[in-house]
Amino acid sequence: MAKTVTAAEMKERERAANEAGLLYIQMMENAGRAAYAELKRRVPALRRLLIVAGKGNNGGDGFVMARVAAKEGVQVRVLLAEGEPKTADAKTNLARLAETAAEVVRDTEQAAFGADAVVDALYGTGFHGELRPGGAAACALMGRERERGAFVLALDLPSGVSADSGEVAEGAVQADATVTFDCTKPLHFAKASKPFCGALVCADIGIGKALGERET
Ligand SMILES: NC(=O)C1=CN([C@@H]2O[C@H](COP(=O)(O)OP(=O)(O)OC[C@H]3O[C@@H](n4cnc5c(N)ncnc54)[C@H](O)[C@@H]3O)[C@@H](O)[C@H]2O)[C@@H](O)CC1
Ligand SMILES: [K+]
Repeated sequence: MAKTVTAAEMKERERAANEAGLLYIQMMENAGRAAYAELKRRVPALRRLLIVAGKGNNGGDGFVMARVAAKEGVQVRVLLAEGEPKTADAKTNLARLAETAAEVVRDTEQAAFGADAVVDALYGTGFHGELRPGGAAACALMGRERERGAFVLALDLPSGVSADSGEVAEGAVQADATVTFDCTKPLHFAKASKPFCGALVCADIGIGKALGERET
């Protein structure tokens, strides 16, 4: 069983792993690849994939997934729901999408394209409080896509949920599955937020090994 840590404890594990030589950008690569492998297990006939990305590192994980999927021949559309990414590693991974046929769009209302699966890469552990109008619109889009039959996979946690308190903002994403990274977070087990996660998977992204922890 993976252990459960707060958002601050997770940040500290990432910092220590980075210092030990597992660079942040490699952790993001491992996270995106692990999430894509899980998505393929759940949606084996994946042909069209919509990635809804925010401006932080959760979005960066989504850009890695977009690249890997597009290179496998999946038709990929990436929605920059909050405009251009703000973190260095997310920027790098958005730039790398130019290597692929993935399409990047900026208008939430124009993003739907009949995807088989939607990846919620809007907010991860950095989210607190209530959804603002742009975030709420992106969450509503994911809700409509799920109603239509698309499989919704959340990265780390469903957007609109606060990692430590498990508080669920109005309009938060309902996921079919959530892939979290390295350790689970309190929201995955809190009474109010657990139902929003769907099936929970905790993916190894190399941090335990980098920190010299015994493998379980
Ligand atoms: N730090 C790392 O090296 C790694 C981080 N990873 C991913 O990065 C995520 C954390 O990334 P970040 O800390 O960049 O943040 P997030 O990508 O979780 O959040 C995005 C942004 O939302 C903003 N925000 C907070 N509350 C908001 C609200 N109510 N309305 C609108 N915006 C709001 C935050 O200021 C932040 O800039 C993790 O959940 C995980 O998915 C993974 O890539 C693994 C490695
Ligand atoms: K998310």
